[in-house]
Amino acid sequence: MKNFTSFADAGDYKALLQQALEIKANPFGYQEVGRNKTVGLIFFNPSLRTRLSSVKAAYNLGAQVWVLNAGTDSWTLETVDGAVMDGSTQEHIKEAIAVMSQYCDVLGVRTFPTLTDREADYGEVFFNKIISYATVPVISLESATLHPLQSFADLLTVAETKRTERVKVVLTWAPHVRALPQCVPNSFCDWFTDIDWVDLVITHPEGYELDPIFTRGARIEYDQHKALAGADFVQAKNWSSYHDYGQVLSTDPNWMLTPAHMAGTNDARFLHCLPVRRNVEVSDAVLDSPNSLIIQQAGNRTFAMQTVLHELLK
Ligand SMILES: NCCC[C@H](NC(=O)CCC(=O)O)C(=O)O
Ligand SMILES: NC(=O)OP(=O)(O)O
Repeated sequence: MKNFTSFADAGDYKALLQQALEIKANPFGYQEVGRNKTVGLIFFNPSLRTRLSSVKAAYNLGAQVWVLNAGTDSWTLETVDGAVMDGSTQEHIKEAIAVMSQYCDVLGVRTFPTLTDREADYGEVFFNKIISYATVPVISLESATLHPLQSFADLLTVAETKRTERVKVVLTWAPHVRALPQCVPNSFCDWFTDIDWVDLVITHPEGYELDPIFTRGARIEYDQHKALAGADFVQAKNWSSYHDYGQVLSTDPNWMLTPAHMAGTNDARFLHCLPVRRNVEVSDAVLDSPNSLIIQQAGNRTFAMQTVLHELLK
């Protein structure tokens, strides 16, 4: 593994998943790998889970860790090549990333999409620029189009809680008050379409089709109740339109996940990456039900990150 930005970077996912299960069972058993190593984390956007689980993962591995919130903790960073920096930006990422690379052995980076320039977002122009300026391996802490650590944690959660050999996993769109990135659903599809024991079904209102590069022929069912029938796992998430880029096409409250939606499933376990807008995306009754895995899922973020750090530092 050179960098960790997508399912493809995971390589042999079965081996990586096995490693994650072993690390979870023995979290402090790999501290030689992190000894005298430093993990750097830079956030261009807010975070709770990714930030804290990454710090915990580094500690578990015996590594040191620093965190920088770009712009608020540091100089305001310029990202445009060739910019005449006579405005509010004070330092170019070209120097900043190269300098930070000297202070760590692996660099985690969080960026979000513009949701206005699809070509730049889906070309991962900003993230790829960071990779090109970095002189250490780079881990995506969520980029413009993907959130691989989240999906790896989702896979770990499904793998450790599934009750049958094969499972039906449903990704359902949920309403929201803002236009959100497609990273989490793209990434969920990127990871779950190729798992041989998963039947993935995606459900959303028309117009919310994701980039087929990530859905790769997964079944799309526009009738949410039909999609949910017999599901073993349900992951809910809002996203804005990919085709009508960054637009909110629906706020239909009927898509909010409630016990009535869950009634047709196979007593499905419930997943959400968090943060979640309660009683907009998902009702309290689903989030707080015994079938809700959201806290365990967030807990697994530590082991996803620790496994990736282990791969890159060993
Ligand atoms: N990192 C996990 C999700 C991050 C982001 N959610 C958000 O921005 C929610 C913000 C709000 O609820 O206003 C997303 O959907 O990609
Ligand atoms: N799920 C997730 O990535 O959460 P944060 O945005 O809080 O890191």
